[in-house]
Amino acid sequence: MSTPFLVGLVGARGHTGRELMRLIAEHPELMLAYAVSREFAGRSVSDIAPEDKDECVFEALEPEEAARRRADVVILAAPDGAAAPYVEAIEATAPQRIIVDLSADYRFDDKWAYGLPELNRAKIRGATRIANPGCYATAMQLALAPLVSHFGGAPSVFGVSGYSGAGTKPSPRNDIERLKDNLMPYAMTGHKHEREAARHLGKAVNFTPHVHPAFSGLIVTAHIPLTEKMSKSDLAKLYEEKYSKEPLIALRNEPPELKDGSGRKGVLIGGFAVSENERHAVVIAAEDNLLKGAAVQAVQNINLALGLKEMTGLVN
Ligand SMILES: NC(=O)C1=CN([C@@H]2O[C@H](COP(=O)(O)OP(=O)(O)OC[C@H]3O[C@@H](n4cnc5c(N)ncnc54)[C@H](OP(=O)(O)O)[C@@H]3O)[C@@H](O)[C@H]2O)C=CC1
Ligand SMILES: CC(=O)N[C@@H](CCC(=O)OP(=O)(O)O)C(=O)O
Repeated sequence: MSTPFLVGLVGARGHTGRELMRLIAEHPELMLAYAVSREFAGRSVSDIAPEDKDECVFEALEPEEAARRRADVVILAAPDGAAAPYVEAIEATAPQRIIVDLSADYRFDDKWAYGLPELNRAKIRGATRIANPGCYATAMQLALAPLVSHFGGAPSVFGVSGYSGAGTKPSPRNDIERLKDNLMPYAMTGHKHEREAARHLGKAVNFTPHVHPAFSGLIVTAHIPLTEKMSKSDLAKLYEEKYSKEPLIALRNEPPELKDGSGRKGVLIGGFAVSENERHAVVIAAEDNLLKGAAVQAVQNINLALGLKEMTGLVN
């Protein structure tokens, strides 16, 4: 048994932190070094994550304290706007330490590797600064990437996510009473994932998210105007060519449903359709916002950064 790589986790109490602790416990080469939570400080991690074998206790570590702790990797799973003090403390104390940030804070910073392995693998390999993509942005880019050179205009993407996407801090988007038998549109234009996907695809995208009463699961339906006619079989062939060797991307003809994404480690892409005049395509992608939309993708990125096989700890 090789010496495990030590992983520090900030934001361990949250929805993505919970999934990350589960994946770290299952990973043969990773060991949880510390779990930061101000609210749960003093409680055993195993109270929340019974699979934790590393006998960690939640700690309210300030950035400087966290940076002084031994770790090969630090995962930041705190809300947008919270990462910088931890990044600065690690830069000052142990700059070679790998940081994977799950927030949107560094996704527009070219000094950080954008952590979408299926589209950016070479840049993630050996990186020490990795910005993990957003959940909708992951599904949107994987649904659109094979067609990007055929865009006859900005695609329109309709997204739906379970309410865990809104985090644990109470908000209308995770108010289960308000969401009961409901579907809530928000950020009609200019959502951060619309900007994120446009930046990394290099093409404009129109996106409107909605939140759904399910806890997790995410689906995007993309409408793409085409520069030239394309048959349904040619459309499906583009996805087969791009993704057939990707272990975390499954393809199918029938349209994925939101439930197909919930609990899935990867992304299911399908429902390939073209309009009667063959100048307009529709593609659907389903994932779990907490898994491929966050924690699974973070582990893929950690594996690549550490020089491990990308699917280490992810194949059950
Ligand atoms: N939920 C999802 O589907 C996805 C979320 N993300 C992103 O991942 C990050 C975490 O999301 P999620 O797990 O849902 O969030 P949660 O709100 O569930 O958890 C975030 C945790 O961070 C801690 N925290 C809050 N503020 C700070 C701070 N200033 N410094 C350190 N820790 C802090 C809190 O724990 P405590 O107060 O106990 O310290 C809290 O539990 C966010 O940036 C989110 O945007 C990305 C992809 C998908
Ligand atoms: C339902 C819901 O609120 N979802 C969140 C997306 C979660 C996420 O991926 O956030 P980051 O991009 O900040 O990492 C949102 O739309 O803001």
